[in-house]
Amino acid sequence: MKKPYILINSALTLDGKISTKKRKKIKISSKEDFIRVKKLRKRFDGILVGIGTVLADDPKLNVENTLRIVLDSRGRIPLDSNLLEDELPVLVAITEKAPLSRVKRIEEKAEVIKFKGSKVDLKNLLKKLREKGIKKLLVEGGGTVNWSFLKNRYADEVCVYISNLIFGGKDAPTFVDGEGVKEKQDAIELKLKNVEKLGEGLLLFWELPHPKGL
Ligand SMILES: NC(=O)C1=CN([C@@H]2O[C@H](COP(=O)(O)OP(=O)(O)OC[C@H]3O[C@@H](n4cnc5c(N)ncnc54)[C@H](O)[C@@H]3O)[C@@H](O)[C@H]2O)C=CC1
Ligand SMILES: Nc1nc(O)c(N)c(N[C@@H]2O[C@H](COP(=O)(O)O)[C@@H](O)[C@H]2O)n1
Repeated sequence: MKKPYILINSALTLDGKISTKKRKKIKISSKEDFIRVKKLRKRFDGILVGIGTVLADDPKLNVENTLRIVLDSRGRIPLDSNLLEDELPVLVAITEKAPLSRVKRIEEKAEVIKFKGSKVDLKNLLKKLREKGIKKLLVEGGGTVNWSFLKNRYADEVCVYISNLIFGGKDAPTFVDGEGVKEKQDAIELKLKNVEKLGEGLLLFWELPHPKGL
């Protein structure tokens, strides 16, 4: 079974942050980049975010004919979140760590898929998404989710908007958080495909040389 084609898209400050240490929803993209992202989303069958992003940003990701997917191990998605309040489809991927009472409430508003363990099993999730007809998946973070997709080499391409802002601060989330590699030899090495100037920032397109199948 082939996995969906996966693009990670993110907006970074010049120092690699994707928010400030307050982890609130913040516009890092320029208006030109937001226009680009709006168009980009329409080209994908699914858009995936982590629960950290839902709790911080309360995203809408409201694109017709696109499945919104949330990695939410413990079923923490707020029942009044934008994703659960509109009529567009949402899939919440949970694990056995999610309390049953929560799961039932979420199921009233979204499709729920349950996985074993404490983190959503990406390999199995990607298999299920492909079976559902998701051929192209856009991953929009946050940093923990980006790490999982990169560490496992599931991402095919990466697109980052580098803005003209600097946030600083060791506690501000970065484009890729998670555990990270210990040695340089374990680094995830990408191939630069294109660079564009956009507003006051730069748009960088990268390719992963050997994305992993399922
Ligand atoms: N500037 C930008 O383009 C973006 C910025 N953000 C920012 O990122 C921050 C949120 O990032 P994070 O806290 O890192 O949260 P996140 O959005 O990456 O979600 C991580 C959570 O997802 C759940 N999860 C379940 N299975 C998982 C798996 N297999 N792999 C990874 N995670 C799994 C876990 O509960 C984990 O803690 C917010 O401050 C938000 O504003 C988020 C998206 C885009
Ligand atoms: N491309 C981009 N630029 C930024 O500056 C951002 N803060 C984000 N955030 C991502 O977009 C989601 C919000 O989407 P809606 O506008 O609510 O549809 C947010 O959750 C992040 O995934 N992206």
